[in-house]
Amino acid sequence: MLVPVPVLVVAAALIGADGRVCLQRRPDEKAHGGLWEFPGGKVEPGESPEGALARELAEELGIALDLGSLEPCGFAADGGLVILLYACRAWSGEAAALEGGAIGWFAPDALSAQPMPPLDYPLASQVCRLLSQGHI
Ligand SMILES: Nc1nc2c([nH]c(=O)n2[C@@H]2O[C@H](COP(=O)(O)OP(=O)(O)OP(=O)(O)O)[C@@H](O)[C@H]2O)c(=O)[nH]1
Repeated sequence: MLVPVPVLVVAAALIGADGRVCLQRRPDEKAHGGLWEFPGGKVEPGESPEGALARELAEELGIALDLGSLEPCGFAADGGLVILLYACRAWSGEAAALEGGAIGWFAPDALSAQPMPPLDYPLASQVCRLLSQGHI
């Protein structure tokens, strides 16, 4: 059976100097409104995943990622969506919620206590595990 090509989404687990991780709360009026997720968005035609991530984080948070510091961290998928998650410890600028919503910085083991879209729970567990193992 043929199925539609899934939408590709890229997202970042930004890890601050104090070890906390950034989540972004989606504006209420959007799909998944009010839920916390990793900043990022859809890869547009002609973009690389890393290029799309850099664009999204510049637009949403006003920061410039150091692309060399991105670590592939995990993926999650359902029928229509594939999310690639990268860990990142290096960027310039101060992250702020520029497109509505809010951002918060959470201890790794508190990430999955936030209300999230379903695909984000396994991603948050993966971030937590890789951080505890010193891999990211
Ligand atoms: N950035 C991001 N998106 C996620 C995560 N988890 C998850 O289910 N998504 C979903 O993946 C899609 C990301 O697309 P987007 O952020 O570019 O879409 P949007 O609805 O804000 O904007 P749009 O107006 O371009 O459609 C959204 O449906 C979002 O809820 C996540 O951790 N990070």
